[in-house]
Amino acid sequence: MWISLKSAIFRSTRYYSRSSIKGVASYFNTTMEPIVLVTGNQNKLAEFNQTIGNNFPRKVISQDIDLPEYQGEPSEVAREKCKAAAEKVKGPCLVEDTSLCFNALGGMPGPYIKWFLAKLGPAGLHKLLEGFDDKTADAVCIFAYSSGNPDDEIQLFEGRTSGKIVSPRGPTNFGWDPCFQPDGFEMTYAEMKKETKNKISHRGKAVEACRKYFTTKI
Ligand SMILES: O=c1nc[nH]c2c1ncn2[C@H]1C[C@H](O)[C@@H](COP(=O)(O)OP(=O)(O)OP(=O)(O)O)O1
Ligand SMILES: [Mg+2]
Repeated sequence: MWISLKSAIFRSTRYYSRSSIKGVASYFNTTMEPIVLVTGNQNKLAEFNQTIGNNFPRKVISQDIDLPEYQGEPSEVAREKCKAAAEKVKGPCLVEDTSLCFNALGGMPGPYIKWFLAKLGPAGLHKLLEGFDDKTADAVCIFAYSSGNPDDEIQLFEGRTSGKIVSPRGPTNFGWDPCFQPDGFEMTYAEMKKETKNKISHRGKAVEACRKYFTTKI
């Protein structure tokens, strides 16, 4: 009891002195446990960092842990992945799972796009739709956040961008970017400047939803 009382006093003193200098948000910013973004994909991490900028109320660090590739609806995949990450990190963590859903194929490959891409490449993904008039597809990114406490609900943040699957154009350094052309653009994701992709992309939108949650929560 005495120890917890003492630490409460200590905390409130720190709170007071910090908040008087920098404001409440920066108190949380500097003293709450950082959120660990778990991903094995450096391109995802780079886009996350470019999008999140400095205007986010929590410190985010990253860890490259190989998480299982789950099956199911995209939201279930993200949720399971987040639970697995929280068990490893043992604290607040964030994961994301990305799907590419072809409308002509009832939403497939969806969360299994990683394996289709690995076997077929962007050109093969385009070929897959050869027999279909409908080339439209949705790129979907779902971030899942765990506070680290297994009793807390996992929060999901989705970003979706519609477009079509085209014959690959542009640099080939990030996944299926060369064969996805978002609606309203004559360029594929791969041909765009990074800033343009981040503004309109599935990931950019999901990061914004995530930012809104943490900004209004505090
Ligand atoms: O904006 C993107 N533009 C092009 N390609 C993309 C994008 N975002 C993910 N991708 C690729 C990576 C992987 O082949 C698959 C998603 O699988 P997904 O499990 O979410 O990613 P991953 O295993 O590479 O990283 P992680 O460790 O975060 O699970 O689509
Ligand atoms: Mg993965």
